[in-house]
Amino acid sequence: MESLKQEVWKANMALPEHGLVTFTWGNVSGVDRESGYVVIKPSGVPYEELRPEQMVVVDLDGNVVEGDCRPSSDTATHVLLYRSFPRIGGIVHTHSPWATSFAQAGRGIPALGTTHADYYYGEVPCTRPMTRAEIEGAYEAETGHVIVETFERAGLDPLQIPAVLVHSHAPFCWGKDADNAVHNAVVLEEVAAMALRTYQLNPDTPPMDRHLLDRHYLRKHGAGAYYGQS
Ligand SMILES: O=C(CO)[C@@H](O)[C@H](O)COP(=O)(O)O
Repeated sequence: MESLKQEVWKANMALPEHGLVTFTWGNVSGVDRESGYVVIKPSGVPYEELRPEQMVVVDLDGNVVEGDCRPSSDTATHVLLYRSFPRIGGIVHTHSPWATSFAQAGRGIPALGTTHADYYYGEVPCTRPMTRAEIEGAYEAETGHVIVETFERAGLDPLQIPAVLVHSHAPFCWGKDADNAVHNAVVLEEVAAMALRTYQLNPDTPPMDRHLLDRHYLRKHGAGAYYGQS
């Protein structure tokens, strides 16, 4: 738990370092699958004051197991995603401006080029608008439900597309651990910015060639991956 707290704290501190959050926006968590415990950022603590020992430990139902601070207000979304996507190890939520613009427009981020294809095996989807009952009910849990519903209905693999745009809200990203989830969140913001600028140049830009998408994605993912040194 102590090493996971350190890892999750470092990942949270990377959010302002990468310009993905302002003030106390956003949060990162990581899960220890062996114990079923999740470490998450405390709610509303400014990043410049955040310390590893303030990380909160919750179980997969969101009950606080250890910690003096209140856990992130998005905890119910994080734990629902960990329950639904058993092979992910870290989750990031931000309000990064370019990706959030797609979420507010109710649009997914299409795969327009190889930068996208290196990390996301196709369009990053946007969820449907939430119903009044969902909004006025267990809102954060319902946010998780609508994310899972989006992937199930489209038959998407959350490991191949480790992000989603929550309609009228902002992105959630994930990965094999908290650090990888932050990496994916940085890339999501980059490709969102590239997509919007591409559409400014050519509003009719089509999604990239499927064969090129396959070729680039498989450079970094799967048994035949050959990117990097290991
Ligand atoms: O989605 C939101 C607010 O809409 C969150 O990003 C909060 O801004 C961060 O809340 P805490 O994790 O600090 O509770």
